[in-house]
Amino acid sequence: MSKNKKRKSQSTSSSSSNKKPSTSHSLSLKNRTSSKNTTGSINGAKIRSQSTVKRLQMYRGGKPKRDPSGRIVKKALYQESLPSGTQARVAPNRQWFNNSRVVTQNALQKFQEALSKTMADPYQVVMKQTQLPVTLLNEKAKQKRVHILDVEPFETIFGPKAQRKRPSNIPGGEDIEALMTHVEQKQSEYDQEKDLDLMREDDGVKPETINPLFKAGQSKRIWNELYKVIDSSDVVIQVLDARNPEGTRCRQVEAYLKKEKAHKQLIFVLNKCDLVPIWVTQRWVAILSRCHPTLAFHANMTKSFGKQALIQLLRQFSRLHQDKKQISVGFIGYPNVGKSSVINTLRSEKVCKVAPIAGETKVWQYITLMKRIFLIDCPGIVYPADDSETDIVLKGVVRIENVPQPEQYIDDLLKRVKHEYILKTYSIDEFSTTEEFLEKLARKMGKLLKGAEPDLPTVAKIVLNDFQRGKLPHYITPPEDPDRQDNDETKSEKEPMEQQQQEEEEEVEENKEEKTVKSKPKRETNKRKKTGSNFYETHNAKNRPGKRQHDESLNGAIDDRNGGNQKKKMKKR
Ligand SMILES: Nc1nc2c(ncn2[C@@H]2O[C@H](COP(=O)(O)OP(=O)(O)OP(=O)(O)O)[C@@H](O)[C@H]2O)c(=O)[nH]1
Repeated sequence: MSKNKKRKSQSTSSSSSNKKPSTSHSLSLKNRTSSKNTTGSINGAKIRSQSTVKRLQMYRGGKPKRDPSGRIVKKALYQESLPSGTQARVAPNRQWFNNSRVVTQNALQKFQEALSKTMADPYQVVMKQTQLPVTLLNEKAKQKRVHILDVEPFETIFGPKAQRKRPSNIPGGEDIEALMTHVEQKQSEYDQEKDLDLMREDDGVKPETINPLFKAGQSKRIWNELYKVIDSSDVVIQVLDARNPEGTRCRQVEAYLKKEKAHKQLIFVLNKCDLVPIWVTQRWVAILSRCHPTLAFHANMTKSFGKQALIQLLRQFSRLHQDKKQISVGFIGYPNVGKSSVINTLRSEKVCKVAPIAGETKVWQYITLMKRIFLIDCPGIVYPADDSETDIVLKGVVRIENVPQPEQYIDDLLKRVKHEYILKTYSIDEFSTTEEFLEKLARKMGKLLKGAEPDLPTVAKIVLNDFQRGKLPHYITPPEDPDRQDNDETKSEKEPMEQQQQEEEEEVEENKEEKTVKSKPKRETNKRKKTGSNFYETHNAKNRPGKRQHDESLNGAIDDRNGGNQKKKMKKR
């Protein structure tokens, strides 16, 4: 006999000799302790508790036995325990609702109002939108359309038994005759010409094809770059040209951000404010601040303005997004408004390529400003609008060297710049027509062709470049701001030309003083570094009362509108 067989026979003989009574069957309920925790014992061996046995019995006898016709032959273990006719019912338990909140209708309404107000306010930020029941907000919008038929049947509203009042604002009145006269009148007013542009006979004349040059900043590639920048940014900064903020604004992108990316904050930076009088900047800041936080800025590596305010604002945003490792700030805007220059100014070093011609930035690029703040430069974008070719050229969207027949834009340019500034800038005599102006200038500059003919296209390009680069002072006058009482009080009559001249004079002085600053003991310069103020600010504060006034008044405008409010309002919600 093999060892295994021997062992088997031994075990069977021992089990038959120690055969437990039926009461000690492992699934018998006799002699079981009722409590789950206290385990009983038989002959020193641990035995299952009553509840464990019941559970096991339930597993075993969970299904009834049926005959081939499907009739129950043996009921499932607990099948009989319910009196016939009663249904099994699960008792309701409050704990099922542990994860949901119950609010009253009034509280919900209050919440909806408060949240929609906050979301509409550009100075407030709603954090963690995904964790808020923001969809509840849309309930209101959903209910704007009256779902009459959801509430009442068709017959009571429109049928012969309708109980509702008829609308009284039917054009022409309620009776059919009045309605007919109304229709006839409308028909006579109808202007067929209006619809002709939709279907026109081919007369052989085709509309002029637009020179692709004037579609700069509108290509699919550039828009793809823009969307990449928007998608990766937490804060979007739209850089505007202080000379023409409305013209360099991209309202479509703003609307897109508001609708699709409401959780991203949008800020305006009014750049090149050194090229316009102070009151113009102040007024634009006040006007634009109503839509979004607006900062005045002058991008310059050595003599910047608004740098500290912008850095401070970005710091506030980074504090708002504490949960993120870092925040990204995207710079968008028209070509040539100075996006790259603003980034360079913030970094105080040349990290982005800057050029006085449009379209210098080709692809987006990441720049580290601080450990937790990244900046993203974006190529200049232009939304297809009704702008004429002249508008496009004068806004600086295209490169002047590629513009065909540049003389044709000079007429409009001369309308936008004060006559005396033209004479002063080019030191030429009085002129009456555009051609005369170009001829005089060509002779003055020595731009002549064969036979001493003036080279008008070259001179026109020079003038256009001067206009774009701010050598010829010009700006769009901001509309009156009804909110501000001090429009005229703060209005500085100084025009940019005078301002420039004064600055030039001051620069000479500044250079003199700079030398003295350099020769000062090292400790003082270090101190300045520590406090974060650059030479421009320190110098202004001490020595340039006029400039200081400029800075303070602007800061005041910004603080009133942005700084103060932002500090108060940008709290975690
Ligand atoms: N006067 C003045 N000029 C500025 C200022 N900021 C930028 N510029 C000039 O504007 C021109 C365009 O600046 P960029 O920084 O290249 O402009 P951009 O928006 O990056 O241009 P794209 O590459 O076309 O997108 C340069 O010649 C800058 O020197 C400013 O605050 N004041």
